[in-house]
Amino acid sequence: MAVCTVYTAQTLNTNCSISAPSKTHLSFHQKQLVFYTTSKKSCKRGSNYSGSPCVITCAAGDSQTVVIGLAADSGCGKSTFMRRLTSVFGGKAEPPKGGNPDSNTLISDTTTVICLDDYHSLDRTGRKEKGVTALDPRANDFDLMYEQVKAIKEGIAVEKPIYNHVTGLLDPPELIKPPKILVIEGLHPMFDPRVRDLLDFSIYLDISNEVKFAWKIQRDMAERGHSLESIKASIEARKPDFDAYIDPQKQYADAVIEVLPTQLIPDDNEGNILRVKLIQKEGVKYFSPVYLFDEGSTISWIPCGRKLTCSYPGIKFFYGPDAYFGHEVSVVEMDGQFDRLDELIYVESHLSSLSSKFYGEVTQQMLKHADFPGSNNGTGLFQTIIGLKIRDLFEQIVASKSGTPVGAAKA
Ligand SMILES: Nc1ncnc2c1ncn2[C@@H]1O[C@H](COP(=O)(O)OP(=O)(O)OP(=O)(O)O)[C@@H](O)[C@H]1O
Ligand SMILES: O=C(CO)[C@H](O)[C@H](O)COP(=O)(O)O
Repeated sequence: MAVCTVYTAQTLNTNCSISAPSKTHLSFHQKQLVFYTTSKKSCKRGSNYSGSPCVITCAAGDSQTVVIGLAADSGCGKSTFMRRLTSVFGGKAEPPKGGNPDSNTLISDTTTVICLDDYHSLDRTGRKEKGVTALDPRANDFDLMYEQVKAIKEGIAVEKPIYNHVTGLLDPPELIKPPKILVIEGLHPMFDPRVRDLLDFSIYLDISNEVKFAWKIQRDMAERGHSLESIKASIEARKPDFDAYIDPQKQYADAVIEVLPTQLIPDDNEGNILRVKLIQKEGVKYFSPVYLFDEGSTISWIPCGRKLTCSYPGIKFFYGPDAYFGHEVSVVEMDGQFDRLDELIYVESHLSSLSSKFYGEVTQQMLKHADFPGSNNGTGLFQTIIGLKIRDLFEQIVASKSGTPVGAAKA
């Protein structure tokens, strides 16, 4: 069955039926657009028309969209992660063609990444007037977020609002057609239980305050000309709401990438060398955690030596089981950074359950994006691995629906 798009004035696709009036018309219309009957098979949108409200029922598309949630505070590496993820699927991610130049959406052959900032219900002035931050649930429309993500997952296109970060205003909506993989990234993908239930896999980027501060300085001071004081003030102003509404979402994530200062240099406060933990929930459907050497064991490993060049302070890996918010998890940890990225193949050869399609795929991906932030440390390594895991999960879900076995040769 074809996918129906029901948000523009149009003659409806034959897979859609309409009737009017009714109280139960598709609720995801209500906030944005109201449809009115003009004839039995056609609807026009707008509030001036005197006809009756429509109920539009559409058959779902053939293949269901796989939905991935990526949560993190602003400036914590979501865009970088997204670039690594879309690269695993090949093709280039670009804003919708011919659309709003300030759109936050990125579309590639397989993936569509939408930014949940687009569900801000209060614009910049509105938040200022009400004295709330963008992290506060009162500044966001979770009903619309749920209804639209659900519609896309069911194969129905939606007209999603756009929050314009340049002007601070809510722009006219853009059409989002159901992709193979929808990534919802932003502050609150796991906040609302209804949205959370729609996720096939979820990731939380947990950047410690020290590291967040160092990255903010690097970007906002060096690249955007902000003062040290204003960066400190902005982090402090966001902190109560971050602690109340954003941080608690990590308990729901299937994978958490936690970024901490190194332990290899005592009392390091530079934030250049990082200790990165990949916390992987056990028992998640279509997801088998990556492990080092021997599954289920506890291992501490210093790979530096003949096969891996390390300058001070070196590199240390750890792998073992743990508990995280009451869940059984497997943790792989890397502290330190690579001197020579091509030698990563040595580390890759000791990691198992990578869901790579060929030996060396992780190293190849890392070398391909050597210029991305974090490519020489655990942030880039674990983001790349989670990218491969999402591809594997997607392929398994597709195979389970079509009844065919997954073709990928897994390393
Ligand atoms: N792994 C990393 N290592 C070092 N710096 C990083 C890393 N990831 C991100 N950064 C720094 O943080 C900045 C923000 O990264 P990115 O744009 O990916 O984050 P974001 O969460 O999408 O931000 P925003 O929500 O504000 O758009 C980068 O410009 C870089 O300075
Ligand atoms: O936390 C954020 C997510 O990116 C932003 O601060 C929020 O979306 C508000 O944006 P702006 O500062 O451009 O008004």
